[in-house]
Amino acid sequence: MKTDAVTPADLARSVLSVPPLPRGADGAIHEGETGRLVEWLHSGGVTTYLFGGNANLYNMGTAELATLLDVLERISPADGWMIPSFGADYGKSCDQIDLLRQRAFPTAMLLPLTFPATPGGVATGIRKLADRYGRPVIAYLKNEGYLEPRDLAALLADGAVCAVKYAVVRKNPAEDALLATLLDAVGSAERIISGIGERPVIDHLTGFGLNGFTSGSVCIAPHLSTAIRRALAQGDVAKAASLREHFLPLEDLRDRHSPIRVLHEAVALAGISATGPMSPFLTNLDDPTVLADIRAAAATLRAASLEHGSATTVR
Ligand SMILES: N[C@@H](CC=O)C(=O)O
Repeated sequence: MKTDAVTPADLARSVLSVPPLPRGADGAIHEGETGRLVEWLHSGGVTTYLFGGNANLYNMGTAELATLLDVLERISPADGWMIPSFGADYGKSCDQIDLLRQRAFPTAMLLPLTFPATPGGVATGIRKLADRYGRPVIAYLKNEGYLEPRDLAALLADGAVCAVKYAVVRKNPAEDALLATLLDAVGSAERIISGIGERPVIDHLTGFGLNGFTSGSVCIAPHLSTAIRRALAQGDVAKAASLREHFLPLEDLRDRHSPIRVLHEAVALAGISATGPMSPFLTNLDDPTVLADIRAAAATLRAASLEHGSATTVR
């Protein structure tokens, strides 16, 4: 498991998968099924595993985070980079950082709290948390007005932040004044990653030069998502665009019915890992028509990934 400091090369090495968190019927974290999911991702060339929003860590208490950290340490592949998340509120963040400080993970991501928070307050909070941790954290910019670009630039320059997950959704991701301002303020894209899955990845990586991308649907199709990453690294935008087409039916369902909840069911319905019950404050989707659509889209996507994986070398 990676324990050394985060470099820009780490951000580009693998798609940063953002998996759901499998739980047993009793609601407890299921180590075996979480391990199966990580193994599936690894078989498709994915070595970075960011447990955050899709794992519903917003709603995870500090005691259960300790259990999750134990599980992640045990199931990590030797070449794996496990990234836990913490937060979203400041008080819980302090308690969770105290726990993380005792472990070897090189960083953790602060989940964004949009209310009650001000941009200056978030910047001060991140600085204090990184100081308390003794390590840099990953900042997650999901909404306009959460953090000012100049504050983020200062946090990066001072080593309080080692990477920014940029995830502000735009109708046209090629036009993004905030992202342009952020890049101007930081002066480099090497520590900024695209944080919204496959849909905006071409604009973010080729247009803005971001250094990697996160994805939830990579959990269904790791070989294909890895192939997109490699195509973009080689400048083959046409190939990346054609590979991305495979993801759109499932992404459309995620956008329509909730990205987190659809992904949770898709991983189970595709036979990858039994994700089980979602923890409160979320609930599993239960509309049979929606579940049938998710099953069909996930099965098609998984089959395309396997087919691609058997026809190519994934690394
Ligand atoms: N939210 C995106 C990327 C992960 O953070 C997804 O789930 O695909």
